Amino acid sequence: MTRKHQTLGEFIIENQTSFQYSSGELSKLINAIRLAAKVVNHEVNKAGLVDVIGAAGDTNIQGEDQQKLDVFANDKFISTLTNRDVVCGIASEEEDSFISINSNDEQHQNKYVVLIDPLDGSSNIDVNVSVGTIFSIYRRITPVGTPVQLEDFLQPGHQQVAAGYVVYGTSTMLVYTTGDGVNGFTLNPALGTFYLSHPNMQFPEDGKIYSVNEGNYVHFLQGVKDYIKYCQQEEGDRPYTSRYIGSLVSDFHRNMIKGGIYMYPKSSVTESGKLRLLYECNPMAFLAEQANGIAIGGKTRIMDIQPTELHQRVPFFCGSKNMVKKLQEFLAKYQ
Ligand SMILES: O=P(O)(O)OC[C@H]1O[C@](O)(COP(=O)(O)O)[C@@H](O)[C@@H]1O
Ligand SMILES: [Mg+2]
Ligand SMILES: [Mg+2]
Repeated sequence: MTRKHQTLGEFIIENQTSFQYSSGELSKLINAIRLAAKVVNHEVNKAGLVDVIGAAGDTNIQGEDQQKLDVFANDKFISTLTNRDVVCGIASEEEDSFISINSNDEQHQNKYVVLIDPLDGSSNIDVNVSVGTIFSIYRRITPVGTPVQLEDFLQPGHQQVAAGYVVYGTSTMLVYTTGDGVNGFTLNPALGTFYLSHPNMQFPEDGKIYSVNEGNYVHFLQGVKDYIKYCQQEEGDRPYTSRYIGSLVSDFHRNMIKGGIYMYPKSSVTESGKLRLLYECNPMAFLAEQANGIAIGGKTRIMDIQPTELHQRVPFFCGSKNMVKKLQEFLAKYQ
């Protein structure tokens, strides 16, 4: 049951029973994510004042320079989830391999693994543009009480039991689904409490916003180029508006509220696109579908892709139903 402005804590408890595996374990896990998000939010908000601006000096397994806030957020989410004893394994965009949490200890009967992009939109940290955190939750498929295995993390997106993101923007919001619609909670910084502000979020079926890094246009496949040209044509309700923040979470959030399409295609320079299937595309796809949107990798529904590696990248197209369908028409011409 949703009541506007109920707290996240009340919402979690009141909706626990609508979750098919409800044992309270997932509620504890979402609460732990809420706690870590508040700690990271605190650091993000004072990014200019404290030493979390700039590169941390290391390169992650993606070959990217880790930002100090990437490392801070990664440590905070991993330590909070571990200390709260709510997961049996964690995989992070910032970690080479997955982390097993007490999973081979009979005492620890935790059933969930979490996959996380601790800080999304890293290129925007130093320039005070909104960034986020993305999380994806699965039930383990290997027996409880035994060490988690890679296969526990390489599950197709449609196996997710929950997914969500935190956007650290003009306000801080936690938006998530457990497969029963999408709800958004806004943090009241004075009270340190998240309140239900956006119940039952839905992508408008049509939109007028397209989000893509047009700087890569020359490298895109012809179908994508044609669709971008279609968005820019003077006809009917077009041209659409081009909006690209460069933080997936923020671009997705805006498009979900206003109607739009986000695209990170593969190109002659990024053979399989840039975004990570497990930490970015699957959770956003689960949210999109729960909010009446569509998420594809080209021909394939994102959540039907069988993952093969922890850090694999895929092309990603996501947003308002009729806009993604129109894009599919253009892509189909060249398939
Ligand atoms: O600068 P580009 O190539 O357009 O990429 C921007 C995209 O890369 C990302 O920053 C990748 O995420 P990370 O910041 O977590 O690495 C997305 O948030 C964003 O949509
Ligand atoms: Mg990211
Ligand atoms: Mg990241």
